[in-house]
This record gives sequence, structure tokens and C-alpha cells, in this order.
Amino acid sequence: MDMENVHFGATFALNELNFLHICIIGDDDSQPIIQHIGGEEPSILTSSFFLDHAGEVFLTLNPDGLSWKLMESLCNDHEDRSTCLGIQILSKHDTSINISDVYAVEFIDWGLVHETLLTNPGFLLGHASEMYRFTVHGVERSKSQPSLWAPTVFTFGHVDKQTCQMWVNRMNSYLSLETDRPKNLLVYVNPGSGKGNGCRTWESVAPIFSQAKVKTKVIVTERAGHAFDAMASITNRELNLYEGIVAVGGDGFFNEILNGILLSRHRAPYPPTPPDDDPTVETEGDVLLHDPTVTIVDPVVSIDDDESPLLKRSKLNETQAINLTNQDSEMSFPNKRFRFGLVPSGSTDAIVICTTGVRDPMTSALQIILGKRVCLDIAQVVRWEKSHTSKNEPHVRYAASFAGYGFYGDVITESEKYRWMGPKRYDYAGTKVFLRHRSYEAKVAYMKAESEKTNVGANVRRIKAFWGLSKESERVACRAKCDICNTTSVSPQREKPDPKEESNWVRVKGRFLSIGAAVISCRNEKAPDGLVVDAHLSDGFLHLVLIKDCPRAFYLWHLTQLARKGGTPLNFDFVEHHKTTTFTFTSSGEESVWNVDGEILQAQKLSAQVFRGLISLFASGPEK
Ligand SMILES: Nc1ncnc2c1ncn2[C@@H]1O[C@H](COP(=O)(O)OP(=O)(O)OP(=O)(O)O)[C@@H](O)[C@H]1O
Repeated sequence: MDMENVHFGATFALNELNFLHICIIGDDDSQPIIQHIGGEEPSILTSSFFLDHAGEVFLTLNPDGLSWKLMESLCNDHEDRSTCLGIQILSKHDTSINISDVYAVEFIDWGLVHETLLTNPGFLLGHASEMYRFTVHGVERSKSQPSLWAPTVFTFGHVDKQTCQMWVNRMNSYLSLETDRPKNLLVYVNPGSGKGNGCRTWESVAPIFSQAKVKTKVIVTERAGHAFDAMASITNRELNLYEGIVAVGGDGFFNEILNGILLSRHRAPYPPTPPDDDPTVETEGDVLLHDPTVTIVDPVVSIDDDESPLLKRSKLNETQAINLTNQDSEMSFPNKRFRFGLVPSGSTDAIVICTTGVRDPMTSALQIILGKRVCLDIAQVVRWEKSHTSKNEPHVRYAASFAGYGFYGDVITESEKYRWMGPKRYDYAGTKVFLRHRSYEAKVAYMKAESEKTNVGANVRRIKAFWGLSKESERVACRAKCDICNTTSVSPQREKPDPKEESNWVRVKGRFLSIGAAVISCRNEKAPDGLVVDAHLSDGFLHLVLIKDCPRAFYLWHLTQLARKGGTPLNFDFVEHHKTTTFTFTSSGEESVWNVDGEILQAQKLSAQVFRGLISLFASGPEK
């Protein structure tokens, strides 16, 4: 900037109230000093502006972002740059913002711009001048917790209206190049999620969607199953009007929406059926095709009272839904354009914690508005038999975080009785189920996968871990821009092994306290590293955790490790952890309840497979 063209008149008058007025006066004609660098359409704009609550700044705009420097030439060059005549200048921290972090720029007409200075030590001094202004709304990352985002706003003022408008237009033209940001979103709010906060959570973030000019069609659900029905019956043409769908609620509510969308739109062969008892008639090779003409169990008719409230009160059957959605344009998965969003308001919110690093509605909202993207693996769980006596027909459910049996199924069943307790119901139900200490006889078959490690020698590793000698610290947790998730090259081992090859299967039979299949690490406030710390958002694996029957004290030890940051809950001889893509399960007992993303699924026989990166989420992954 040509500094000679600006006259600075600084009058310092300290009145009895210790207020200092600083007047910084522009040229007589007050015309902007705009430096055009490069060609007719300059890619860089520079000018002097007044930054609200800071002072006069030298502002630079380029396609990547906005940066500014406080005009400190008034100060004696020999003085400390952070002070001026012994006065500390505020807002020294933020001196730039990237366009990728800006979600709105607005011209806000004539009004006050404050210069606020802080004396050393501690008197606030101020002077306000009237001028034209524009605001830049963006994102600020917490210094101590980079995953935590908050909105921030900078107000710049200038006496010339056209200057302000030109800068606003230029910034908006840069923002329009951010093409991955949503413009139209469908929002479903569960008013009863968590402590009954769904609507309040949405109200707390809705203003920034308006500010960012993201149109939202908001539906507050009236009953369990409402969002599922709506998603199962919405036409693809209508769904395609939106760049994504946002769930304001917990993991269970997200699961409801996920299933409503995927059940009729995701086409893939089913995973192999569990083998029959007679080994000569094993049927792992019977890979069925998810043919939309096949009537899969009608949720209304087939779901008993013990099932998930989502399906219990569902008004549609799947065939109706398929007919509705297939009448119009195609919408298939994986789908690059259509994304899912989740604003946390539930009791656990493991999916949000794993995909954003924090449980914060504002962070999630900002990541949605800025069009962040991560791919998420999805497990397809197919129930073949609900009980020993039921007919063998496939019933499909999708899970984004976890499917578990035994302890996990019992806790979810028990906790449903105490939904009125809110999130505390899980502690209460968990304690009850732990004290019961039940184990179940079952058969599991899983497909071997690359780098498959069993827990042989877990005791030795646990002792080493205790003394800090273990390699456990090498477990690589999933982070933003994760290399493991972004590896697209498929090594020969990563190709799905042929399920018809008997040698590709490992069979385990025994009594289990629990069987769990984690799609992601399942971090939450009770389990800070999750059940499987190195399960990634999009590694293409199910992490099968088999907890064999053991004394209660040992199981308690496992649970305490789970609750500890840096704990090693899988490092026990009674725990097996296997990375796999597909597994089958057959219960030998009478009762068999699974917990699929926090929803109940009764299943005597089921199989599950993972689809790598089947959906995209508006999230950026957890920062370090
Ligand atoms: N309007 C509604 N009234 C009652 N139940 C509803 C309504 N809308 C959705 N539900 C059901 O509420 C259940 C739980 O919702 P949600 O996942 O939001 O909260 P949560 O269970 O408290 O949290 P989390 O799943 O994180 O533990 C879901 O199964 C969903 O089907």
C-alpha cells in the first residue's frame, strides 16, 4: 500500500476516565488505495480498512484468503510491536482467514466501527467512528482442542461504500468457487433425542445455515420410524434436490435415516449365509443378490414388540418403498454428490465423535456448511433367522458404527426399558447386565483378511504395555486426511477373498460374553479411544471382537481398560480381535439379541459384510 497517500492524525487525549481517543483520518477524498496486482482483473486486492475492535489494518485479499496487518507505524519503531505507547493492541492473534474457512461475507451498510485498545495493565479505551462496513463470517479452531470449531466474525469498515461492496463481491466470487458446499439440505430433527434436546440443538445452529445461505427444509419427527418412512418413500427425484440430509439426534436416529435411504437404493449381493450345522451342506457360497423384486421382510408385519422402535412403528413396508423410489431417476450408493450430516444431540453420539473428533453441535454444523467430506464404511447386516422356529428369509439392516451381541444386545434391551432416564439409562442398564454376567453359546465364521493378527500372547503384550514396552502405541488412530482411509490402491490381499474358498474362512465355536463388530472405533465419552482404537472410518474392515466366557473380574478389567484413555481393552487372552470383511453368526441358545447402532435386532442367524466408503459424510475427521 502506498502509505504516503494516507495521513494519520493521532490525537491521544487521556481523560479522567482513562479513555483514549485515536482518530485516524484518511485522505480528503477518502478514496480507497487499491493495489491491483496482475492483469485487468487483479487477483490480489489490497487496501486500508478499519477492523472492528482492533484499529486500522492493511488488508489483502487473494483467491486463498484474507490477511491483514495492524497499522502500527504510529508507534515508535523501537517499541515492542505488540504495544503502542505502552498500549497493547487487541486482536493480534487473527491476522488471516482462508476462503475455505469463510462461510459468509455480508455488506452491512453504514454504522459504527470501534477501535478498542487495552492499556497496560488493563484499562479498556475506545473510540467509535461511523463508516460503511462488511462482515466476514468464518471458522476458528480452538487452540487447545483443534477439533473444536466455533464461528468467528470480522467486521471491516471503510468510508467508501463502493470499496466495501467491491470487496464483498470479490470475496463472494471466491466463495462461489467452493463448489463442494451444500446449498439445499433436508434436515430431520428428533425432538426426543438425548435429554430431549433435539429442537434446541437445531435452534442453536440454524442461524449459521441461514447466514451461509444454505436452504434447509426442516422436519421435526412425530414418532419413531417417521424419518425412516419418509426416506424410504421419498422419490429419488426429490432427494436429488438436496445435496444431503442432516440428522439432528443421536446414533440411533442417524441409523434410522441411513436405513431409510439405503434399504431401497443400495444394490449388492448379500453376504454369505451362516453355514448349516451339517458341514457337508455348508452354504457360504450362496451369495444372494439384493434383488428389489424380492420381498424382504415387511417391517410392519414382521417386527415384534421386542424390536427397534424405528421399525415397530414404521408405516411403510419395504416393497412399497422400493416401488416409490424406483419410479423415477436413479440414486445409487456409493454416491459422490449426496452426503449425510449429523448434528449431535443424542445420548452417545459415537458417530459424531469419531467423524469430527468432538461432540459439539456447532462444530458439526460448521463442517456441514463448509462442505467437508469423509467417506464412511457401512456394514450390511442380514438376518437370516429371527429364531429357531422362524422362516429363513433375509432381513437387512445397515450399521454405521457397531453391531454387537451378548452383553451389547442385553444392555440395549435393558436400557430401552429406562429410556425416560435419558443418557443415564446406559450406565444403569450396563451395571445390571454386568452383574448378571451371562454368556452365550454361538458359532462365528469370519473371512480372513490381510494383516490379520490374533491375540496370541496377549498376556505378554499386556505386561509389556503396562511397563511401556509394548508396540500398542503404534496403533494408528483415524485422523483428518487419514492415509489409511485415503489409500485407493487395492493390493491383491485387499481384494475380497473368495467366500467359496473354504480356506478363506476361520470358524470359532464357544461361549461368549459378547461378540462385537466395530465399523469405526466407536469412541465416545465413556470410552475415549473406542473399543477398537485403530478401526478407521473408511479402511474397508469390520473389526470383529470376540470376548470369550471368563470370570467376571476379568471382564471388569476389560471394561475398565475400555473406559481409560490409552487403555488396551483388546489385550487379553479371552479377547480375540480380527479384521475381516465378512462374518456369519449362529446362536445355539434360545435368545439372541443384537444391538445394531444402538437399535435392537433379534437374530438367531445373521451375516454381515462391510462396504468400504459406502456413504459420504459432511465431516472432516478428527484432528490430532
Ligand atoms: N418424535 C419421536 N418420538 C419418539 N421417538 C423418536 C422420535 N423421532 C425419532 N425417534 C426414535 O428415537 C430413538 C433414539 O433417538 P436418538 O438416537 O436420536 O437418541 P438417543 O438414543 O438418546 O441417542 P444415541 O443413539 O446417541 O444413544 C431412535 O430409535 C428414533 O427412531
